[in-house]
Amino acid sequence: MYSERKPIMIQEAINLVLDYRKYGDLEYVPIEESDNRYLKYPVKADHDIPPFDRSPLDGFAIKAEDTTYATHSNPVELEVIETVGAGSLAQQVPIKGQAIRIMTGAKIPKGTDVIVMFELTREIVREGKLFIVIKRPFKPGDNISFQAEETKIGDILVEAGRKVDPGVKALLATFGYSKVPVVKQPIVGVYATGTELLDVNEVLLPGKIRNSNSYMINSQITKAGAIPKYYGKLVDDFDHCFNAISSALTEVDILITTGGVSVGDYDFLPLIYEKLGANVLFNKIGMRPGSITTVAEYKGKILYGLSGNPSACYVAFELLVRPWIQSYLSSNSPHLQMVTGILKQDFPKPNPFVRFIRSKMTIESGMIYAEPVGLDKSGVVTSLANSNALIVLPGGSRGYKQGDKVDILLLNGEGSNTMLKKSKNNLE
Ligand SMILES: Nc1nc2c(c(=O)[nH]1)N[C@H]1C(S)=C(S)[C@@H](COP(=O)(O)OP(=O)(O)OC[C@H]3O[C@@H](n4cnc5c(N)ncnc54)[C@H](O)[C@@H]3O)O[C@H]1N2
Ligand code: MOO
Ligand SMILES: [Mg+2]
Repeated sequence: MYSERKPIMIQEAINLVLDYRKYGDLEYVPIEESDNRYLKYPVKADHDIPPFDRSPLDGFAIKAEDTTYATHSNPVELEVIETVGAGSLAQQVPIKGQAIRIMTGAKIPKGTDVIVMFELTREIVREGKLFIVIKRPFKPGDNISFQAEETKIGDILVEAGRKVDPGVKALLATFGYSKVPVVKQPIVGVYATGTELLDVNEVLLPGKIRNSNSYMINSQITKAGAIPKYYGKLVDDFDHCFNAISSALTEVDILITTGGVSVGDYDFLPLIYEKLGANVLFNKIGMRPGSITTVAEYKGKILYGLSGNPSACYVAFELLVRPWIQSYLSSNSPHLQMVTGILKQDFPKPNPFVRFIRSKMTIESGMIYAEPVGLDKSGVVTSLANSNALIVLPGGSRGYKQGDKVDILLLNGEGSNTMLKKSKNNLE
């Protein structure tokens, strides 16, 4: 029996979902496996950088006082008594008039306080001994990288909640994190529902389509930082779906289904939530696409009933599932990043609800532009491959013109809560 659904605003839907956020436990992973994981603890300097005064150049370590009166016409000659490379320590302490040949990265030898690069010296041999000629004075400390000039022991260098990227990894290695404290990834279950669905390797048959949503969602889950647990597809049979979903729920942190969530005769998700005794948070959102998105909570676990329509499914994941996963991972920027840009072509369709349009964002002469790609219908799959952004057009009756300023959600960026708050009005 058809019963009317009351739409809520997308911002309210996001808040309701995040009321059930959880925070993942700590686990240690080898540094080699830490890429794209989220830090549970901050990265703290357990030693200074540089850890000792060192040479930033290939040259000679000398005493500044030996060069006080050095000029072009009155050069000073210093005897070279030793060579030291990075990783080795000088064995001798130069006395007045002596120098040590030194390579970039080597510890500054005792008794020296200046590095002179090779290019400013000339080497001569006198009575079997090697000397360098210097034609200008130097001050103590010239060309020395001092201990702790970059970072002091105890400094916090990267906050908890940051994703491990190549730069973070360099720090982890610098400070000896052979095991990295990261947030355990949530397990996100996925079921695709629909009697019309074929596997990816099956030949098309009349009335059937290939199941693209589960591949898309698994990929979105991985990109958001969680572990997908794909259970396969379900034909539209109530008991079959109910049993499969109830059993999967015991094995995952959250469960996503696609399809079967609208008002059709074979849309069983609403009845499944009812039979489970789940608490339905909402079953309609004032947005396009994805208006039919339904979210329920059962024993503290979120069940996402995403639309079977590919674009609706995609958009609802990015707006409602991604922030839950990212919050679980302690990310400081759980939402898609929002920027303001210029609409590149007219969008004359009026929008009763806020509209998220699959779009291509470009930066041209320092300005951000976005233009819709492909057909703007919720059942469309092809536009997804060419989108890197969603243009957000607020609900209202007017269409939009080329050149209008619009909010743009970046599908490959990470945004903070403040970004989302800024856009609050537009998401209504
Ligand atoms: N009378 C009404 N009909 C519909 C309404 C409505 O409000 N009143 N809402 C429409 C909207 S909006 C959407 S969105 C869809 C949502 O449908 P369901 O979530 O119930 O999904 P299905 O009916 O199972 O399938 C819809 C569509 O998507 C295709 N599909 C399903 N699963 C997959 C998959 N894994 N991969 C690719 N494509 C998939 C399916 O074949 C259908 O074409 O309902 C409208 N109807
Ligand atoms: O949920 Mo449907 O996608 O509104 O188009
Ligand atoms: Mg349906």
